[in-house]
Amino acid sequence: MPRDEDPLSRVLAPPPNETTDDRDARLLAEAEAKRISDAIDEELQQQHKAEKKGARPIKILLLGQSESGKSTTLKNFQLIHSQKAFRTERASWRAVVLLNVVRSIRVILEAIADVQALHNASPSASPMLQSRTLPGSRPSSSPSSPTSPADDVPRLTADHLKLRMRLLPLLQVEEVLIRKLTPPGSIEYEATSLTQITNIPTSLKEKEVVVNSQFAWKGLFNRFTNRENGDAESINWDDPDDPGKIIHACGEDMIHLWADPTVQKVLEYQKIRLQDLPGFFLDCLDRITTPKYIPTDDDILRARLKTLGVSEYRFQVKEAAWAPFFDDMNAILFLAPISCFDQVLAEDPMVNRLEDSVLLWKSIVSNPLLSRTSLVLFLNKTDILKAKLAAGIHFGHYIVSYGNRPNDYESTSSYLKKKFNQIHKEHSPETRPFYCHFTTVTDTKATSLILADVQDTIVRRQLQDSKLVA
Ligand SMILES: Nc1nc2c(ncn2[C@@H]2O[C@H](COP(=O)(O)OP(=O)(O)OP(=O)(O)O)[C@@H](O)[C@H]2O)c(=O)[nH]1
Ligand SMILES: [Mg+2]
Repeated sequence: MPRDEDPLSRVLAPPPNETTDDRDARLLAEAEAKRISDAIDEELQQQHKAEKKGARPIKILLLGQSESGKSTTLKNFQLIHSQKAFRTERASWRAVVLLNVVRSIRVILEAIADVQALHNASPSASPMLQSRTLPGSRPSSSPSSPTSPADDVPRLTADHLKLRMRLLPLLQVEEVLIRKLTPPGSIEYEATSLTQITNIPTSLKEKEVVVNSQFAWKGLFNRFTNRENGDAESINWDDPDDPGKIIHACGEDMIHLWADPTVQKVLEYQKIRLQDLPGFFLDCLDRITTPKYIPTDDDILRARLKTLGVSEYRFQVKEAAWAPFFDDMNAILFLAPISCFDQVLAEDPMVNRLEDSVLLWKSIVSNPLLSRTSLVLFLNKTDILKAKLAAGIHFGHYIVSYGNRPNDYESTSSYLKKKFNQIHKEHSPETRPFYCHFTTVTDTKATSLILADVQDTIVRRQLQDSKLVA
């Protein structure tokens, strides 16, 4: 092929009728491109050198279905290793807590409206009206018989309806917060705004607010702060757009709403247990609705914001000299929320959440590419499991293979541990140890001990693998 027909030379050759100015500009651009390319090479070389010296971090990949506790576990790691960074994000988490509160209130308001509609409808038509199931809540069989629909339906008074009207401004707060968390142009925004276009009221039934794990959403909330560090003094309390203002104004009403026995009956009737759902803060409204509320570490751990993308944690091994012996991906921390035995997937109401977790575990365990990766299993949300069993929800009712064994925490938890262990034993391509912990990752104290142990285990296992220790 003649030289001038070579596609590469053609692209690289200067344009045939180039002016002197064009030529200067081209040379300048080429020099700049070379400078950037050299800088990248330099950085890669530095990285390579650092890695050779043993500065390569250990990587832990966090896996598990949605709401299993991956982000919460990351927050625990952060709280242990970079407390300062964790605390500077308080202003951003404040917004998430407020969003969670408003969401819970919205669920209650919708439940009230549904029950009201049931009373207003004619008896023959009413059973159809309350077939609502929240993702995450128990699939409800129709609680009333078709012949007497309104008999056992809680009766609301005019005061309840007034209370509901007074709380409606909170829905605006929700919109403001969602808009802030998901700027236009991001996929997440499209997903959330769809409901506004179609005019269907947003609710738990629809999409959750999502942030990408790579996206620095916390930066969006600098507005609420005067200085870089988001500590208590740095929140701009005079910002007229601060959602805390309406939350404070509605504080008393929210507290009354949640404490109201009839409202509690309405929720019970609809089989909604808000206290078991993520982002539950209604039990501490008096604190959260104060004008200058700042979330505690605990609040931040309990705040719920869905993440899109990979959750990964990196840490530096203390004995840096060992580090070069570690593989690229060192461990997988798998979270199975064992409290979800009575829930279905948000994306597919036909699938039980616990079953989904078990299947996911099986696919990870049996993956030949991961046969030499350390797997650590967290059977998480043990506190919610205990609460559900105590509230009389029957494990065996949903997990049929459990039969009629005792409906207590000891039996159910050890049954589940055995199940996960059995899968691990039968489906691992090579034998490997089964590391399993019962966790409540919202409990930072207990979790910090477990995470220290996990890090130890991973490092030890890797060293054993590299035959560096016996
Ligand atoms: N009570 C209780 N709540 C928990 C526990 N673990 C996580 N949560 C809460 O459950 C919610 C979901 O946890 P996340 O860490 O956001 O779950 P995730 O796995 O990151 O979920 P995605 O981002 O959707 O994939 C949050 O509100 C947490 O505070 C637990 O052990 N007990
Ligand atoms: Mg997450």
